[in-house]
Amino acid sequence: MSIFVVVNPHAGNGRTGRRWHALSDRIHKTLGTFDHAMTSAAGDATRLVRAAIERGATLVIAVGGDGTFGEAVNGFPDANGIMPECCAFAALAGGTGCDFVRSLGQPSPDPVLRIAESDVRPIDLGKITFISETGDQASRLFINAAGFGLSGEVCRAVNATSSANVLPGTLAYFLATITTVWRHRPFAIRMSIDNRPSFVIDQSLTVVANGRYFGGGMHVAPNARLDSGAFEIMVLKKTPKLQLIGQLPLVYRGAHTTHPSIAFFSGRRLVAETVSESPDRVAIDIDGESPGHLRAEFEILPGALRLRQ
Ligand SMILES: Nc1ncnc2c1ncn2[C@@H]1O[C@H](COP(=O)(O)OP(=O)(O)OP(=O)(O)O)[C@@H](O)[C@H]1O
Repeated sequence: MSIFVVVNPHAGNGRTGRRWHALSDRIHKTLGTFDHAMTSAAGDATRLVRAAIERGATLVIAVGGDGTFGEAVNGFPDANGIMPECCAFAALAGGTGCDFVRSLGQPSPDPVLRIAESDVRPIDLGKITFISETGDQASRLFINAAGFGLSGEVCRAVNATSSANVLPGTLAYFLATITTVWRHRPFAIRMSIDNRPSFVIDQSLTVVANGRYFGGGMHVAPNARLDSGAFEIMVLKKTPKLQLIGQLPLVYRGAHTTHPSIAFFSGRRLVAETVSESPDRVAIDIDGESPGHLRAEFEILPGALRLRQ
């Protein structure tokens, strides 16, 4: 096995970097020799992973948060979008939110040992095409969840403040959600799911879930499965602000599913666009980062990633 480890020392606001020495010892003792590289800026993980796969890596381990995992997975396809047949992926959590690892379930006291002992299994990836901050069309793979609206605004708030330096991830996301809700204005979105007739829905947020958790521990899509071949799409309809904040605790427990302001859909492809009376820009979010806005198209890639975990 040829192992490449990509480490985002900044993830979890520096916690990953501070723990790297001990973790690298553990990886060495459990999995043997490995090659590694540290990221120094956004986009590095994609570039480093692509180069490692071209050199023949058969296992890529990403160490960091959901943003790092997402970036690493974007290094898997070649220039033609073909995924490598013999390279597997594993994730070691060190980020602020760490929702992908939560979505995997089965927490282990020794995640490195788990990687060593587990079989490889295929999981789905999402692909999103969206409008980037420069106004160009861009596209990216995502591993855990993408979405738009309030969740995009919350990602921007969490990533722009220093609260996550001192607060646990769940609390940082919770506080950012509360403050963002006060500024937020709902919008009308035309949604087309698979080949069904499109519809317009007044809403505050849509989550396109591959994994079950997002937003730093919200059990937002309890029925989502990483290997189901479909997204679980959760829509939070237009709701008064105080009621919205009051409902937040329900989402952490996954107890919001039957609430009248929530709608669920299942689908393999979603196209979402603002209708004319909405504000121009609705922020999107991709694995905890917010690099652009609607219009966006979300597509499931069944079994695209070979996961070792
Ligand atoms: N050395 C670095 N310094 C600053 N930022 C970096 C560095 N390396 C990568 N990044 C950027 O940091 C972003 C955030 O990383 P990541 O999502 O892994 O951690 P997090 O935000 O703490 O965790 P989570 O997404 O689980 O909440 C990544 O999208 C990446 O672009």
